[in-house]
Amino acid sequence: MAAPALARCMARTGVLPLGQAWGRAPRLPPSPLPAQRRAFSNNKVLVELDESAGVATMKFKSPPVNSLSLDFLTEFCISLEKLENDRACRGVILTSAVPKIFSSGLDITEMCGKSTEHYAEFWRAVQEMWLRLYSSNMVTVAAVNGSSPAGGCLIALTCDYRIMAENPKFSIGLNEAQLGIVAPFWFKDTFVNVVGHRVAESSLQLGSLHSAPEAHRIGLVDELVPEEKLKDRATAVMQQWLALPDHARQLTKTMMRKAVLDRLVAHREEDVQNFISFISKESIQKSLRMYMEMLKKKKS
Ligand SMILES: CCCCCCCCC/C=C/C(=O)SCCNC(=O)CCNC(=O)[C@H](O)C(C)(C)COP(=O)(O)OP(=O)(O)OC[C@H]1O[C@@H](n2cnc3c(N)ncnc32)[C@H](O)[C@@H]1OP(=O)(O)O
Repeated sequence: MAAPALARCMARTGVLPLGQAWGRAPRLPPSPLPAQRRAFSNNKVLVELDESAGVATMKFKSPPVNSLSLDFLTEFCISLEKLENDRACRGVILTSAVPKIFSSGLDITEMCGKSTEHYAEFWRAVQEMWLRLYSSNMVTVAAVNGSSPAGGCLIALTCDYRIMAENPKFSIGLNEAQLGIVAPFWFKDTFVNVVGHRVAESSLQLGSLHSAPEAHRIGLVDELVPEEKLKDRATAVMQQWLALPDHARQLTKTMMRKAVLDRLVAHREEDVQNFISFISKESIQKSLRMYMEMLKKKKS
């Protein structure tokens, strides 16, 4: 589906057509043409595609903190869809163009004082982002070059491989409990698939944000590298993953992730309704407002 039609569909329903995420043709190695770079950009996501390598870099550029607003999520899904349908692209590196922040997670203002319709549209966009990324046929590498709480951590967890800048000031984790909210089951499933049940259980209950070294120790990220080497290392890892035949890697990925993906697909509307009734509670709204105030006070 072309990007404008896709955008219209998302604007109307808040959802990308599901068929788009499943049963794609296997991607082929790029043709041996001269090296070519292409870039496309919308307001919040910049994409550069190196056709000779078959690798795109997707940079989040939504200052101050790359929060995952409805606009960001829509642009993210459209960009990913474009790459998914581009036979010249076999892998994507996700990183941030905002210094010190990978992503601050879901935009809290989208979950405060809005209508039921807005919550439904927002939550469908969050689901869509995860469904598309977790089921992507491309190799996905997160180059985590800054802090990455909650939804930001989810993006990294959803990739095939995570490399983080070894800056002890950067933290990552599913800290929802600290906000007085709960990570939904598919955030939890994705986390468990990366770090195992025991680590996920305590980390989720405590809403822990792990420093980069600790995140590496518990397996939340696969590697730490000095910040200036992050890009090169992500490129090297990508080459290593792309050296394998696509079909074998893709089928293996599907086998590993299918049960978790199917669970959300089967309960998608129920999950939207759960989100709406949870987030609409006055006590939850109060917790979120207090958290936002705390963020502002921290500044002054
Ligand atoms: C049953 C179950 C059903 C389901 C139940 C519901 C499930 C919901 C799941 C939720 C998932 C989430 O991702 S919830 C989101 C969790 N995210 C977080 O906790 C991150 C909070 N932010 C931070 O910790 C920090 O901002 C951090 C990212 C480290 C950057 O620190 P800095 O000092 O560089 O910047 P700050 O000064 O703090 O922030 C700059 C500005 O950005 C704003 N800002 C920061 N993070 C923001 C955010 N996520 N959304 C909106 N705005 C944000 C701040 O308020 C400031 O606004 P101004 O003062 O106006 O400039």
